[in-house]
Amino acid sequence: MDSTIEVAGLRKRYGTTVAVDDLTFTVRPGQVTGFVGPNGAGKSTTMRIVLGLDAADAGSARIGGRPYRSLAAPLTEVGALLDAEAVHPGRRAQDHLLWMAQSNGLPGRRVGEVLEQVGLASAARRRAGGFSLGMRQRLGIAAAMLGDPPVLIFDEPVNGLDPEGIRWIRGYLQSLAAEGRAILVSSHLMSELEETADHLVVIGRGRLMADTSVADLVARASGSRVLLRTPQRSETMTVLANAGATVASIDHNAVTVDGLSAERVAALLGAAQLPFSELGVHRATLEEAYMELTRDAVEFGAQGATP
Ligand SMILES: Nc1ncnc2c1ncn2[C@@H]1O[C@H](COP(=O)(O)OP(=O)(O)OP(=O)(O)O)[C@@H](O)[C@H]1O
Repeated sequence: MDSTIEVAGLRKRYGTTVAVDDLTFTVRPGQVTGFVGPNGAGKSTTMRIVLGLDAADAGSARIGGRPYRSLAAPLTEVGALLDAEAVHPGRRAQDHLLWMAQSNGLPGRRVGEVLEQVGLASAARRRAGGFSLGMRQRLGIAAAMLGDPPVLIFDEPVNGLDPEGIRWIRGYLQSLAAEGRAILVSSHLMSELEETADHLVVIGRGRLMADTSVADLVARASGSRVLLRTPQRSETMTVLANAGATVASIDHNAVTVDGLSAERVAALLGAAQLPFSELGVHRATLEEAYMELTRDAVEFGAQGATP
C-alpha cells in the first residue's frame, strides 16, 4: 500500500457555514506535512472526513488509494490523534490500549511496545484521569501507533504542551517520517511547525492557500529584502527612502530595506558616509512567510465582507 493521503475536490458545509471548500492536496510518505490555518479554517473537518468520521458533500479522501470505509484493518493502515481527552478517566493506560488492540485484532504485545515508544512505560498502570495534558497526548499517540500504520494524522498535538513535550513530539514526528511514513499534523500556529514540517498545506476558510515545501515558502517570502544595522538609523532610513526603497525599522539600530540590492544599499550609505554593520539578505521566518501569504486572503476577505 502507498503511504499517502489524497484529498480531491473535498467540500463540506454545516448549515450555512462552508467548512471545506473544494480542497485538493496530497500528503506524501517520508515527510511531515503541516496542515495550517487559523481557528475554524476547516482542518479538523478535513481530518474527520479523511478518517471516515464525517461524510463529505462532494469530493473524495483516500488513504493509500482507498477510502477509509473500505480499509480492511484500519488501525494498521492509518493512526490518528484527534482528541487527547477521548479516554475514559478511570481506565489505566495499558488497559485502554489493550482494549483497543483486542477489538482490532492486534497482538497484545503492541501495548508495551507503543507505551515504551512514547515514554509512558512507567505510567502504564496509572489511570488516565490522573494524567497531565502532555501524558494524555502521549497516550493518544501510543493509541495511533498500535497498528504500526504507514499513515498518521495528528490534530494539534502540540496544543498546551510544555517546551519539553513540544521538543519530544517534534523529534518523534520526524523519526516517524524518516521511517517512510506519511505524517499529517495540524496547527493553527505556523511557528509550531517551523522546526517540524518539511511540507505545508495552508488553508483559510476551507480553501487551499498554499501547498509548498517549507524551504520554498521561506525563500519566496525572504525575496530580496536586505537587513542592516546602523547607529544612525534615521539618517540611514532617509537616504535609502530617497533612493526609492521601502524602509522599516525593526529595533533601535536595525532596519529592513525592500527595493534595493545589498550592493546598492552599501554604495548609497558609503557615499553618504553613514556607518553600518551586518548588511545582509534577510531570511524570513516561517511566521513572516505565512503573514505574507495570508495578507492577500485577509484583504480579499475584508472586501468580500462589504455588501
Ligand atoms: N459539527 C459541526 N457543526 C456545525 N459547524 C461545524 C461543525 N464542525 C465544524 N463546524 C464549523 O466548520 C468550520 C471549520 O471548523 P474546523 O473545526 O474544521 O476548523 P479548524 O481549522 O479545525 O479549527 P480549529 O483550529 O479551531 O480546530 C468552523 O466554522 C466550524 O464552526
